[in-house]
Amino acid sequence: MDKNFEGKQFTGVIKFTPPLYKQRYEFVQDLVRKYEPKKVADLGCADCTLLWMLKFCSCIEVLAGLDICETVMKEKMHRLTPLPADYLEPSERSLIVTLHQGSVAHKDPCMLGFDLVTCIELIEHLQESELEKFPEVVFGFMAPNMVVISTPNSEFNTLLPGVTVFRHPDHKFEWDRAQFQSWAQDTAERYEYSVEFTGVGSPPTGMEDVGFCTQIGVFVKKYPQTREPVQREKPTEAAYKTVFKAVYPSLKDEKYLQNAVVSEVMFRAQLIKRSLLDHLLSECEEYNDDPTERKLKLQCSVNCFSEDVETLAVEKSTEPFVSGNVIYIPLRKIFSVPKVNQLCGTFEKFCRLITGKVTLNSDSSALMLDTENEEN
Ligand SMILES: C[S@@+](CC[C@H](N)C(=O)[O-])C[C@H]1O[C@@H](n2cnc3c(N)ncnc32)[C@H](O)[C@@H]1O
Ligand SMILES: [Mg+2]
Repeated sequence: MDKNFEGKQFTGVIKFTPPLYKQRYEFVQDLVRKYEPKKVADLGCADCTLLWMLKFCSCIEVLAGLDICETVMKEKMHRLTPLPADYLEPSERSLIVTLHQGSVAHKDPCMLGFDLVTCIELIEHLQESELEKFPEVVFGFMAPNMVVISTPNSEFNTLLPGVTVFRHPDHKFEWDRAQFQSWAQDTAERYEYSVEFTGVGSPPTGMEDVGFCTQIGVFVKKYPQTREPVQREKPTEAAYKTVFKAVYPSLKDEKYLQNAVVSEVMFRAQLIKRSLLDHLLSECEEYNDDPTERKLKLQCSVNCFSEDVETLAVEKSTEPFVSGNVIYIPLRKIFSVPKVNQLCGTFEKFCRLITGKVTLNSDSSALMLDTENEEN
């Protein structure tokens, strides 16, 4: 892979900082931050480094990679697997990452519905027959709102020592700016996109005429559809092989939301219980130094409500209280905790999520906790 290079020209050493491949990835990352696409596909994703960087962009909910070479994709694809921290604290957003083995010369329905498609240093690796099919697959079939294509600018090659024909032995061609721009303009016109040109890897002072080392075309669909496009010649048969799929834990998934809510509720309930018992204990301590007697006093204090007034007490009070060996914490009290409130949205949803997961009193208005082992 032609990731980074350092070259010498007659006036000195060309060293890109950050390395050129990083500048390309950062260019894409900046675009993502600016336009906030939800679904991004990287074609010719190789070892998935760009996909790995993009998974940290919180706007993205679907990430897909495609490469003709399964081996290169598998090299580091473990980096796309959710981490233990993702399970411990599931994120608000949902994220699904998939990797497919296949060619950009073939259409597959799994590539439909994307907002942004990136093709970084891909097209110069395509055979002539593949390059011919590429525009119809990407712009005609996938038809995302935005496409980014980067490729070497051959005019820069004179500044790169040792480059006689192409920068990389697998390159099938390298275009100068006029060639790339002419191909890109034709493609954009045919599929109703506009295109703007830029690049990364600035030339040294005094050599600005050669342009950027990497030339980039950013294509934007002229008439973005607000609803599903009319199905014209959309194959339903898969042409790619899915080699990886990761569904990240998300609070949008009720299972993870319920876990998060119940953990937060139990944590808050324990804090409330602790503070209530501490309060009762401190009252007992005021009168007595003897631990055995203190325990008895506490027993007496916690019995301050009889069982039959329990329901009435919960209804009237939003404050926790003790009856017998049980602490009652009104659900309204727990729901008023900002994090619980924010996770659940409504009191009804909160009740639904905790029902069956925590112990509630007979009319489900309060959470019940045992005072056992807490007397001391
Ligand atoms: C130079 S690498 C670029 C990798 C990556 N995009 C980056 O910028 O680091 C080109 C990649 O395109 C892949 N490729 C070549 N022909 C392809 C095709 N027809 N369909 C899909 N991927 C292809 C190669 O396997 C290789 O991983
Ligand atoms: Mg290349």
